[in-house]
Amino acid sequence: MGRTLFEKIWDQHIVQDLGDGWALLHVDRHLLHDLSGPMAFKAIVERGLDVPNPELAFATPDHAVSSAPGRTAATFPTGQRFYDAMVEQTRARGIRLFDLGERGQGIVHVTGPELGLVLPGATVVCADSHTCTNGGLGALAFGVGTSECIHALATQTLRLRRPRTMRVRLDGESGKGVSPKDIILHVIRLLGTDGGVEHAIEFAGGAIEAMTIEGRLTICNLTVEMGARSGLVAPDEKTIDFLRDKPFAPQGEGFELAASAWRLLASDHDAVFDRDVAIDVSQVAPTVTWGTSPGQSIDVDGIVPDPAFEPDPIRREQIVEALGYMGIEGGRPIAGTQVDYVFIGSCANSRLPDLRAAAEIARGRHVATGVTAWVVPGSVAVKRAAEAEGLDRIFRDAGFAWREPGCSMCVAANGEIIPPGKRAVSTSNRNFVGRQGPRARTHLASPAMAAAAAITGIITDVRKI
Ligand SMILES: CC(C)[C@@](O)(CC(=O)O)C(=O)O
Ligand code: SF4
Repeated sequence: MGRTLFEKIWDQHIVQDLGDGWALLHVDRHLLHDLSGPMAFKAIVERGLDVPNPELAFATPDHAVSSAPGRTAATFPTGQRFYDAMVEQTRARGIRLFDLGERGQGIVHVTGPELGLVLPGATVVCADSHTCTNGGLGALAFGVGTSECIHALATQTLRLRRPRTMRVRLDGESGKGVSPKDIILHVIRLLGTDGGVEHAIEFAGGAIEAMTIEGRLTICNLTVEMGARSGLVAPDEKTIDFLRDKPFAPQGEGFELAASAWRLLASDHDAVFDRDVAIDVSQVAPTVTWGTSPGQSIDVDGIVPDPAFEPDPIRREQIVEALGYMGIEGGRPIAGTQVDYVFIGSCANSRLPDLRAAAEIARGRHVATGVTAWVVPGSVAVKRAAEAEGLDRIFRDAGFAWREPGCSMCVAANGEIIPPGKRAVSTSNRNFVGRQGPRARTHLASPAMAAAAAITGIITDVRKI
């Protein structure tokens, strides 16, 4: 019987089979950021451990740094100690740090792919649950905890239990105004936030093949929001073209050699997945969350669930609780809900195509009175490319703030919060209680939908703006 793409990459990386589904796997790339990296380094120092392969580790500050124009590490004083620890430890260990202001700095799951650090068939880890993003390039990428991060730094291996395999085939043509973010939110609504637990998910099908690499990265970014640790897309010519000019990808002859190996990375036609799901993306509409979980979403022209019509008492209670926190009523349209903030950013949606989609809506219009709208590019490279084509000018003229790369309001680890009780449309990936600040109310949506909300001041169907 054939093997899936996941099984091929997993098998290629087994250093030691530990039995009962457990194995010691080689870690090809270790990405580090300023929140989780310093914790691991502290333990490495305290335990007197070495880092034998610093050349396979790469670091960047992203969570605890301000996104204010002209920012330095000191702009957000609380974050300074994370930054200092990262600078000190990466220097001491000979680990490449992409520092503030230099190309290569940004949200770790944006910079990894754009630097060519993440390659098809590679294993990639980071102490961050959104490491699954990197699977969009055909890597086997997964988030790890601090102890696993320490293990990977000290041994370049990880002890992992082999997950089951799942394929989500996305076929059909996306409709007007529908982006990869709408598609993945739709998938999570259909399969549930536990739909991928203990599975590695391969996304395949015509809609994936038609998607940009950035779109595939968005799809894989939210794999963890359906309970899976890894999402991946088989590499194709788009993947190869995306990687061709990247600084840390193989160069020249070596690139063509690597590309010929990458072309072989695909699930066998007779491979059998533990679970195989097909979804028609032509049924997907521009989507927005109404509740406090990425799975609580509806079509933007849909009606917020009314708990009175929910037969299951547990689900009914969940709906009541979510509506209470979000301050909205069940049984009413989500469109037209008043918005206070709009955040366009995060490792889900802050790459150049995302900013282009938002700028398309913002062009020649203006942010509604009373709305605060931010655009936070995912990396220095994205920011510079966006500025080279004048996207920053479009946003500034429309009244959006144009900021410096980082996680920013996604999780507000740098103090950039949505104030208590205020309502935000956000292009990030989590709308949990308090995610963007105490009592902040988050509606997840695509960049175009977020821009439409900024312009109208209400949750708006981007197909009608
Ligand atoms: C580290 C944390 C803030 C994180 O970036 C990733 C995580 O959950 O590990 C997030 O988005 O929640
Ligand atoms: S952008 Fe948001 S989701 Fe992504 S790593 Fe940063 S905090 Fe986590």
